[in-house]
Amino acid sequence: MKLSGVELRRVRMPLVAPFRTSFGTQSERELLLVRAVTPAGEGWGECVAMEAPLYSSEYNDAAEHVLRNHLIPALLAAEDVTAHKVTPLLAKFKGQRMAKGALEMAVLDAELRAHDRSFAAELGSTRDSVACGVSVGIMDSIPHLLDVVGGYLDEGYVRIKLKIEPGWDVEPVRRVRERFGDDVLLQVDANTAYTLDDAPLLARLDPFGLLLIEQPLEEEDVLGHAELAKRIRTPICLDESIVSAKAAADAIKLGACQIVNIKPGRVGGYLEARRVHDVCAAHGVAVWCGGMIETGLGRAANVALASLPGFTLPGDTSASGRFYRTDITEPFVLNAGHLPVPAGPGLGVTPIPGLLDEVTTEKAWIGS
Ligand SMILES: CSCC[C@@H](NC(=O)CCC(=O)O)C(=O)O
Ligand SMILES: [Mg+2]
Repeated sequence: MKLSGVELRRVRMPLVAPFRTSFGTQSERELLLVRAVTPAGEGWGECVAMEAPLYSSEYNDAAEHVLRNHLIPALLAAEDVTAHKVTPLLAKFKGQRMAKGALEMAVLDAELRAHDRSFAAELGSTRDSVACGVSVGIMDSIPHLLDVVGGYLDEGYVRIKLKIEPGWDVEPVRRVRERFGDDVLLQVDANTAYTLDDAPLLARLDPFGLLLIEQPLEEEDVLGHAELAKRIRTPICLDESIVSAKAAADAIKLGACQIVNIKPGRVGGYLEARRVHDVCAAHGVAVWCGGMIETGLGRAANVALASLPGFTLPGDTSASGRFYRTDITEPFVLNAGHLPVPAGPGLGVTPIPGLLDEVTTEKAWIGS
């Protein structure tokens, strides 16, 4: 099917509270939305890049530029664009996985809506709801952290993830364990903040029965993670390092990770995310769905992905209210620690026009 055109929207949404990680603090989420228009209908995609290249090398201005000047023109020139053809059609362009993933997501949404088929059905969902974890930022004090964690547990979240960095690691974990006990599912995420020299420090987390430690070392340091895995007992989960199904297979074979955080935008789209799931399943490696502070559009697709059989650990698929007072779609609301898997065609949700316009800062149409 010929692609008629693509609308790019830059949106800016305030967060309910500042979110601090080892690479910075953000109080709002600026992101790029993609609306693909085809003769059969339209679909939505969400680019998960951040405002600056702090989580990974991609960032919004670059994603917008590469979409406008390279990726969208390549699809407009193609005679037949289907979701499964997007990656091959864009393969000549190096990297740009988040930008490519947003475009593929929009084409996939358009295609599935036209066929009255849900993301969940297309991806291979086996559940109609998913257990949800929540990501807790670095706080200004331990008492504040304990209040926030207690609040999320009261809301019903089934797993707590604490952001850590040198100087905020063993003590917060110890105090959360002390206050909430050993049965709470607890994990940490370093966002590459440590080096192999920190192995003795990271080994001090071993007594706390963490589910995993996420991405302690640099994205490229796969062998470093394999060495670290020999020096600590806590299972290592990779996030930033896993940019494709091949990267996942290599990391697993090298012993660099025992668990994988799957983020569709980081690997170039939901179809590659399913391939990462399949590779991990083939190696007996558990996966869970990571988050990039998505709007209800990306959240809907992530919840669908998280309902595949290999997603055996609670993901960062929290409710809309974790980050946003008002989402641009009907909000995702936690029910007994779970979110329902959208069953409608495509994403199963669409932006609410008035709410979307309120947070839109720029709009551009590329196409006929
Ligand atoms: C701005 S933080 C984005 C990356 C981070 N994501 C989260 O901590 C979860 C955020 C969410 O729940 O969407 C991660 O490295 O896993
Ligand atoms: Mg992470």
